[in-house]
Parts: sequence; C-alpha cells; structure tokens
Amino acid sequence: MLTVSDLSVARGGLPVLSGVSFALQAGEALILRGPNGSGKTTLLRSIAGLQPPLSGTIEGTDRIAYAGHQDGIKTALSVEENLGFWASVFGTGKIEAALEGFDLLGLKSRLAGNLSAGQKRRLGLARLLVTGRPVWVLDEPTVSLDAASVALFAGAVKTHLAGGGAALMATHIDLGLPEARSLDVTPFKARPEELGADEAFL
Ligand SMILES: Nc1ncnc2c1ncn2[C@@H]1O[C@H](COP(=O)(O)OP(=O)(O)OP(=O)(O)O)[C@@H](O)[C@H]1O
Repeated sequence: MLTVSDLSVARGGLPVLSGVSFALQAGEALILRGPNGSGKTTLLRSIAGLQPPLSGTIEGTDRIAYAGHQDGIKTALSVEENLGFWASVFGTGKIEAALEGFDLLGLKSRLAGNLSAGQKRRLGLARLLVTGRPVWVLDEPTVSLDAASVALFAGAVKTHLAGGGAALMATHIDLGLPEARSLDVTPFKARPEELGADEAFL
C-alpha cells in the first residue's frame, strides 16, 4: 500500500531524518514515535507530498489521505457542506457514514467556523472517511479530542484496517491498537553535514 525507501527529509533547509525505510500493507497500522522535534511531522509531510524529500522514494502516494495539524476545514461552510465538498473532490459522494462515525449528525447544519476545537478535529478526521483513500497519514490526530472522541477515532481506524485500509500516524497517546507496529524515528536523526555546508546556512 505504501513503501518508503531510504528517505531523507529536511525542514527549514536543515536535514532532519535520513535513511528511513518501511512498508505498510493492507490492514496494517504503523505509529511513529520520538520526542518533540525529532522529525515525525517532517516525515509525514514529506510522505503526504507537502514537501519534497531530499532523497529516497515513496510508492503509493496516490492512495494517501492526509490529516495534519490543521483541520483542513472550510469555516464558511456547514459541517455537511464541508464533507460534501470533499466527497465531490474525491468522487465518492457519500457522507452519511462519516457524519455518523464521528458523531456529527447533530451538528451537520452548523457552520464549521463555529465548532469547538474538538468538534473541528472530529470534522477534519471525518474527512478521511469521505476520501475513499486507503492509506491514512495522520499527524497527532487526537489533539483536542475528549476521551469519548478518542475512542470514536480509534474505532474508525480499526474499521478502516479491517476493511483493508492502512494507517501511518504520529501520536503521543496510546490509542489502544495492540496490532499496530511502531517505528521510533530517533535513530534516523540526520547529521547536519548531510546537506551541503552552504545550504545549512541558508
Ligand atoms: N517551519 C519550520 N521551519 C524550520 N524548522 C522547522 C519548522 N517546523 C519544524 N522545524 C524543525 O524541524 C525539526 C523537526 O520538527 P518536527 O515538527 O518534524 O518534529 P516532531 O517529531 O513532529 O515534533 P512534535 O512531537 O513536537 O510534533 C525540529 O527541529 C523543528 O524545530
């Protein structure tokens, strides 16, 4: 589903991680671990195509649905309209399961800009369900979520995996996914000299 080979990534002109390789099959989840600033976001952004890697290859990018730190919602549209918009972009059309799966049925007519932080996050995550994409790439998906919403999210991931999907995510909390593998990015910390000396001072 997703194969990352010998990937090196940079942020702000400085190398962050190098030599990262892993493969994700249908039904698998991989959780990125590592302390603050170790490069998890940089790696996920590169895999999602938001920034080019320094070197290495990523196969399966056309299967990815990405949810980053921003919720990716349109504040002037209602909850229902937001999901309808993304469903049309991805050509899927169905939003009922996404509304139901993230407990948004009672909020469907509410302007997205007027949602609470946790409700916005639920809408951002519900977007994943309407993309129809099999590989979920998620950066700290549970930020702002209460315990009940974390459980909803964990359930959505389990259903996604059981349906043949895959998930790659950075999270500092235990999602209760015993089947998930984890990858500590710390050993892949790049040495500054991996970028040309001139570039390091840009
Ligand atoms: N926009 C930016 N410009 C320059 N450097 C950045 C930028 N964003 C992050 N960095 C730096 O890149 C390095 C990797 O940061 P990154 O956000 O990938 O770490 P992380 O593992 O996701 O951290 P956290 O657990 O705190 O979310 C850090 O040294 C960070 O300070």
